[in-house]
Amino acid sequence: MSALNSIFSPALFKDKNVLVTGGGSGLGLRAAREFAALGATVFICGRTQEKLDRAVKAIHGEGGRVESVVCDIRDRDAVVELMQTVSDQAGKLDILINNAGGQFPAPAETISAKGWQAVIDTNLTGTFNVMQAAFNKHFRKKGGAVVNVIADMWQGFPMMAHTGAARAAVDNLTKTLANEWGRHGVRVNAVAPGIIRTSGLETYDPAVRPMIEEAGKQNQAARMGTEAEVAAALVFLASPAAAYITGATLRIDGGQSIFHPLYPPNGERVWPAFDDENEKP
Ligand SMILES: CCCCCCCCC/C=C/C(=O)SCCNC(=O)CCNC(=O)[C@H](O)C(C)(C)COP(=O)(O)OP(=O)(O)OC[C@H]1O[C@@H](n2cnc3c(N)ncnc32)[C@H](O)[C@@H]1OP(=O)(O)O
Ligand SMILES: NC(=O)C1=CN([C@@H]2O[C@H](COP(=O)(O)OP(=O)(O)OC[C@H]3O[C@@H](n4cnc5c(N)ncnc54)[C@H](OP(=O)(O)O)[C@@H]3O)[C@@H](O)[C@H]2O)C=CC1
Repeated sequence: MSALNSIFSPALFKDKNVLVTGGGSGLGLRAAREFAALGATVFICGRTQEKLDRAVKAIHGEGGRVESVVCDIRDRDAVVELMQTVSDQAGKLDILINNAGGQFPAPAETISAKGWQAVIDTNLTGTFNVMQAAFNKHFRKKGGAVVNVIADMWQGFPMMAHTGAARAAVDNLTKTLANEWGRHGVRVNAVAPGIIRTSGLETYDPAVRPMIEEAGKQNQAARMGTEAEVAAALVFLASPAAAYITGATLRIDGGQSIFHPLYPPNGERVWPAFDDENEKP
């Protein structure tokens, strides 16, 4: 388990049950591995059985407890069934990581009605479906913690109009449900990853990859983020260390969302430096 080199206490999630949607790959898999390594029983879901099987094998190989359920989060009935399965197998759910999602890069004027609908259904409606079902089945009586994975869309999201709109909606939903469900002991937060090197990026058309590589350097770290860096934030927000945090969105983007052209990374400033006395004009 120490292979993950976690900074968190090894028994942080002992006796806790965690659902990670989209836990079969990428960020979701990394998060599932982290929670399992920290003592949780983890449920992962996704649309593809083989992906889930591989993830289960990996987590078992690290000594973790994990179950998988095939479920498309767009299907409300399937999501309600998923919550019932968690109840049957583990009794309760403590933490929900709403990570499942995705989109395809395309100029707005080319997005078909079906393509728009698929992305909105996945990232907005699917995320809501899971939160609502988790609350009704589990969290209403015993409380819980939700962390939604959104995206860095505050400067607009060129080539990603559908997902930008959906993620902005989930940012708002995070605040709304943090208010509505606070009295039930439910905290609702979100993380907004910048550009993270995951298997998910490999699903994109090779033609847009150079653009993504370039965009991935437009932050103060001058590199893409890692799955581990996002998973650490998910673990923190789900943990008791964040007991006084709700309705918040944490940007994990190396400063991409505040990127300023006059202050690029690596000190390549476009005007003279003022930090050296001798350089003052
Ligand atoms: C670069 C600059 C950024 C630079 C910035 C880049 C920042 C990257 C940050 C984010 C990174 C990530 O999220 S990485 C994570 C990526 N992972 C994923 O996206 C995986 C999950 N995604 C998906 O499953 C799909 O993309 C999604 C559409 C959401 C799922 O829907 P479905 O399963 O229903 O999909 P399908 O049936 O295949 O397609 C439904 C319709 O969607 C449309 N559609 C689907 N794929 C399409 C495509 N490649 N191009 C056009 N249109 C497409 C078509 O209209 C389809 O209808 P028909 O034509 O009639 O069939
Ligand atoms: N990588 C990045 O730079 C960024 C990623 N994100 C978001 O982070 C999340 C994880 O992405 P990442 O790990 O990069 O990519 P992945 O494609 O590896 O992860 C997405 C996961 O979600 C699952 N999924 C997709 N649609 C559904 C659905 N309708 N129902 C159930 N499961 C679904 C997929 O499994 P399956 O296909 O088997 O269903 C997959 O396991 C996504 O929401 C993504 O958009 C946000 C910002 C940046």
